[in-house]
Amino acid sequence: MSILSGTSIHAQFRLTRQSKGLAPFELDVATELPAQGVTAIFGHSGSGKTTFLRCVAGLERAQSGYLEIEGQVWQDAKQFMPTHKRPLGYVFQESSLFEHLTAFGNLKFAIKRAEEPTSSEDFDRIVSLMGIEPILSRYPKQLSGGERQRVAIARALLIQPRILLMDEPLASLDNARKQEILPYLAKLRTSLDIPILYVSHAVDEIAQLADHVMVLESGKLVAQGALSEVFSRTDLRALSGFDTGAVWQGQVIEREPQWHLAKVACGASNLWVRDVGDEVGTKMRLRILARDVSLSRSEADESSIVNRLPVTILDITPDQDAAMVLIRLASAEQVLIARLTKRSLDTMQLAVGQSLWAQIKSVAIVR
Ligand SMILES: Nc1ncnc2c1ncn2[C@@H]1O[C@H](COP(=O)(O)OP(=O)(O)OP(=O)(O)O)[C@@H](O)[C@H]1O
Repeated sequence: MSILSGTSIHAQFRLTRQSKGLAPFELDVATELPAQGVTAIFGHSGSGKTTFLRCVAGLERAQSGYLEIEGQVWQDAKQFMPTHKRPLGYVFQESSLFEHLTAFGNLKFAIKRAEEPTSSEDFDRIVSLMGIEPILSRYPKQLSGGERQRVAIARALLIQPRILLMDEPLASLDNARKQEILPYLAKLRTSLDIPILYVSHAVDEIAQLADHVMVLESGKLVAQGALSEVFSRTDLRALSGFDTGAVWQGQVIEREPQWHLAKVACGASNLWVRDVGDEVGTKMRLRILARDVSLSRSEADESSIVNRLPVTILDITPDQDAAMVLIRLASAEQVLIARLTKRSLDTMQLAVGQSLWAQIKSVAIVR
């Protein structure tokens, strides 16, 4: 996919790190990213995600680097714009709020840093986007982890950045706090017109928030593309395992209140999901984990599973677990992944090109 020049982020960094007693690390990435929506930077621990983000921020200086954000060059062979001059917001794993200032005081501090004066409308919009009106007078120690992060995000936005960088903003939160803050992050995706680079190694977070994904392995870019495209691959080490699964985009087309079910059209395929109150017409993302997909030769009418789709085998890849395989399936124009035992593969004599029925045990709505 080629992105129009001036509306994208061009980043090229080569950085070698040699620390005493540690194996050397090299980041070697050259990429062009869309300057809109959320780009997730995904990979195992130590793959270089934070290093890449720090290079974008100018907190780390690559030995060789080029960075252009929507036509503005921040780094090339001749110049290196220092971090404080880069119009960016940075949200860290642990919110770095000033403890002696209230949430409001922390926000005011950011406003002073903004190049352009922040209008009261902008202030109100950001405060309301993050839902922090009721807590503005509190000090950081009086806030929960999730609330602190929401204030930290608001603070990052108030400097009116051209790009928002987030480094595992949910990593220090427990699951309940994480679930509480995720809807706010999802709102950011739809309400902001600046690009967000979002570092995470949590597949569920990325499935929910990202539009675009870049995958790093040992400092190298091994895959990049639209979320559903990258998540439909089975050849990426970072994505294979228990959480492997396709992400489909869909729209509610029917509801059956009696059974608490909603029918979601994903391209030419329809899936029944739990009705969580979304109106007909609501767009949503569905995550179909490979372990929830099984295969049969016939439609298996007697099965209790409501979601059955005709599919064709695209390819078969060994899983990290020696007993399992990952099978990519074409379902109309979309890709589904099934995780089966090698034994079933052998018993059913499955091969590329065969037509089968996929039975989907469970579909998660990730919105
Ligand atoms: N300050 C440092 N000094 C020496 N080595 C470092 C330093 N910071 C990171 N590294 C090493 O550089 C490599 C890349 O680290 P980086 O933090 O970018 O990875 P990551 O993908 O963000 O990992 P994680 O998910 O664990 O945060 C790792 O091997 C790490 O051990």
